[in-house]
Amino acid sequence: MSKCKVIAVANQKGGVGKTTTTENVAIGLARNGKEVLIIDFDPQGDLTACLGWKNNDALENTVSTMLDDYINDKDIRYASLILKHEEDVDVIPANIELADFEMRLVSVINREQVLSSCLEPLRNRYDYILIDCPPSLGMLTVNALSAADQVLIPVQAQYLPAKGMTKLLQTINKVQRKINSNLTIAGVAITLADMKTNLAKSTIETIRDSFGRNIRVFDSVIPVATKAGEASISGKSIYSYAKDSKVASAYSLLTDELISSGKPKQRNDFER
Ligand SMILES: Nc1ncnc2c1ncn2[C@@H]1O[C@H](COP(=O)(O)OP(=O)(O)OP(=O)(O)O)[C@@H](O)[C@H]1O
Ligand SMILES: [Mg+2]
Repeated sequence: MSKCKVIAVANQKGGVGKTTTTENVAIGLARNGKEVLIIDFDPQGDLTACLGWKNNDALENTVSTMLDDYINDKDIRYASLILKHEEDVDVIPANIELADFEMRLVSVINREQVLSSCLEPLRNRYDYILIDCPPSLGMLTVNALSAADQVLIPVQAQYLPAKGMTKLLQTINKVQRKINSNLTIAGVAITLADMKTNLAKSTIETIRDSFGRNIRVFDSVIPVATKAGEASISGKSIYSYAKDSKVASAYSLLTDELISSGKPKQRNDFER
């Protein structure tokens, strides 16, 4: 078995912090000495832009090239796809060309598993591969979940997410049953929390009460912070843009929690 952990960052609700979380957790893992690959799997190409490739429509080789090569039985030229970010992470970028992916898959056998097949040869090169999903539960997200060992779910602390979560958990469950029995939920990361408001406090409490029994809800809560958006615009992680900020500490703690979640639990019950 490979040591690599593939993590899909998914939530079909838009603007909950998927891309920002993918970027900062990935670079957080790299800062912990891990070999990390980030895959932008959203035709909006936000992650690619946040990492500094603003003019991503001009990129010749993207995740879309990789999928096309696989679909057309060509050799995938990984070396020409992978970009290097200055903060020690590798990136497979995306742009609008990914938008008609579903159409291109129509006649493909095992179309839910195209991404998974493309990533197989990369698993022995990295400790972690993070996939930033688009805000939908369509074929892109299903491909990401099929390729993943774990799913990380960012949930914003600004409204009650119960309804959207049910649909997401149903999709995860379906993928687990039919395609990828290996998939587990890494946990829920609470994002965009404005702790000055009662709404944020009560939403966080509700999330912990309603999901916490079955799903891990990470202790680290990502606060609303203008610096988070500014860091993305600057093409840097929050650690190099504003290393002493609360939001940098929160992402650093979330990264630690994610790393330790992979370790075997202590079996104190044996000692009783
Ligand atoms: N902690 C934060 N504080 C303030 N703004 C944030 C924070 N995290 C993210 N943002 C901003 O909120 C917006 C949405 O964040 P992001 O793009 O990460 O969400 P997303 O879930 O990836 O969105 P989409 O569904 O469109 O892909 C962006 O403008 C981002 O810069
Ligand atoms: Mg996004």
